[in-house]
Amino acid sequence: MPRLTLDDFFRFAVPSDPRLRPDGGAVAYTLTTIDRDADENRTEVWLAVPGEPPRRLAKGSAARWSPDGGALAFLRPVDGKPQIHLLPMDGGEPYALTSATLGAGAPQWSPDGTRIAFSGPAGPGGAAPDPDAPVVADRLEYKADGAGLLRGVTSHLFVVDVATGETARVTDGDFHAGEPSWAPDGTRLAFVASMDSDRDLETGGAVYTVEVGGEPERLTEPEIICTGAWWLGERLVVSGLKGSPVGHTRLFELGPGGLAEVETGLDRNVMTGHPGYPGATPALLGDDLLFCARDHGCTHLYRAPGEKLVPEEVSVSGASVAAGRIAYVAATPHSAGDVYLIDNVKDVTRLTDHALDGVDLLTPARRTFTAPDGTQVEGFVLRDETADAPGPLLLDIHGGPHNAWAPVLDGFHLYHQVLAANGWTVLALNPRASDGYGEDFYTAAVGAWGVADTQDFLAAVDDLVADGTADPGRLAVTGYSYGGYMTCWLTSTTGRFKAAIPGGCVSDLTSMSGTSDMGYLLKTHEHPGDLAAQSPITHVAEVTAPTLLLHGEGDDRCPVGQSEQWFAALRERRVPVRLVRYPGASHLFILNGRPSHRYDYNERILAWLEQWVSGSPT
Ligand SMILES: CSCC[C@H](NC=O)C(=O)N[C@@H](Cc1ccccc1)C(=O)O
Repeated sequence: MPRLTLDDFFRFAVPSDPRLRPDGGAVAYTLTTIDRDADENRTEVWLAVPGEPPRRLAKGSAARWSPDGGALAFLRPVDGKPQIHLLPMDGGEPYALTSATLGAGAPQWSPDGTRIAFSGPAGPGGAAPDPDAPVVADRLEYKADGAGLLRGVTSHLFVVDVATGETARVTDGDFHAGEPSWAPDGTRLAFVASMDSDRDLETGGAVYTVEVGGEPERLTEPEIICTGAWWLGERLVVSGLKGSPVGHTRLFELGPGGLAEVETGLDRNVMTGHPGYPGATPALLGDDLLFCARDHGCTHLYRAPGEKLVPEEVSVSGASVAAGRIAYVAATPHSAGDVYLIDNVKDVTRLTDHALDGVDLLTPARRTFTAPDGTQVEGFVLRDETADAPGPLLLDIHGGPHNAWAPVLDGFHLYHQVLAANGWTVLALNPRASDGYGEDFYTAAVGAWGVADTQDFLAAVDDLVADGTADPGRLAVTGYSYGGYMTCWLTSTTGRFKAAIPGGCVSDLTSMSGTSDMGYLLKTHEHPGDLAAQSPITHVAEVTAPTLLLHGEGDDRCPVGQSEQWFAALRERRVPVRLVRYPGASHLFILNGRPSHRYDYNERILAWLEQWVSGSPT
């Protein structure tokens, strides 16, 4: 069987957001594929029934079952804006229920199935903002990566009547309301918001409830920074952080005495699921709480306290519970995602087969390395084990810095498999600050970016050179976001890398702190140290590695100026450098941007490595 090639990029089909029908007999999910001709990502709602081949139901995403299982509500764009549609399951065509000016968010059925709540964008005075009007900012939160300049648009709650399509606005005001969750009696909605006038300078999110036609009532105190709230039966479960915004997300339950932490039995970060960060919203199985947490790179499904339900190497990216069954989506070393069903807590059945066919994939090997200070760090080594001589090595550095590599396939880093099939070794290391190794490890580089973790990368590379895996004359480094920062940092502090590819990088923490949508958080909590000393740009005179900079022009998290600064500094020093700018692309474009941009990103990495590193052994 052939190895994976870059053109397999267009064949990936990745499921997400599984939703069990209330009787537990079928799973609706979103399948994301690529429309190469339109240069678009395509989402469809699919249905998996045990014992039957999965089938496509409709164009759209975010499908949710009505409480009686007779209909699906889902999102489908109309004139470029997502609107809630209904699909009757007894036949019939889907039809639009909402016509929200700026679009709707994921549908949430009321317990009696007569109404659907959603959080959606609301313009000033209910109108769409004028894109040509001056943009006025009084707070730091005037832009957000992906959305761009907010121009006074806030997220608010709405409720639509399923029978009439009549839509009522539930919240209003100068704040953003998060995803709503219905109280079990259908009288009110819980949501997370920060309503403080200084919310851009203080971290905080509190849980509120609101009745249609009423005023929001705050339920939680500032000690916990709330990030999500879900009514699971009569229990109001909350995700949040204790005190600092840099640390593990935990689960709490709201009781008469306020928020009480749920005993997960783990020193692990709870993952509720965000782009680039797998996980699932918490759910109840009987009286037991199910949740996702990261462990040694993998994102697992747990039953509190601490029982891992799927022990293999997986990244769970969605789960739901009904009729005593659990549906989940997981990536594995050989699949970017499939839908699974768990019966009786232990019998696991795979319901779909969306893995690439006809491709022989290499399997990442878990390895542990010891840094000079004795800290153990883990990584995944991808290599064709039939290769015997020391070969070129690519060190790939993840972002966050609190993300983590998992030993599973994804549809973004195709260059890993392509390189390994061509004699390279790819090292995906989880250095200190990575997620999945406890909270002390997670916070071990706070205020010490580069300083704390450089030794981890170099120790791992040294080991791979010492054991004959890597040729010390053919080392290269890449990474995205924080990984781009670290790529610049490593090439400005060591001359060992023969080529460097920082993506969506950070080169100057000082300018970052005033231009990133998370710059203030960076300065106050993630890096409350000497920004200039810890900035790669301060040390740029030491760089010799030919450098390829890849950056989205619409990146508001790590603005493109970060690459521009590095580009100009290398060019004036006559270090070989190329800057590639992706028009309109946000920080997350390598995950969800234009397919042609994502393909190009992979292709250019391979070409740069071929140009500057491949070739004969040293
Ligand atoms: C507490 S750090 C939050 C930043 C955020 N984390 C999740 O991904 C993030 O976007 N990190 C960037 C790097 C960065 C860190 C801090 C401020 C701006 C950017 C990344 O993805 O690496």
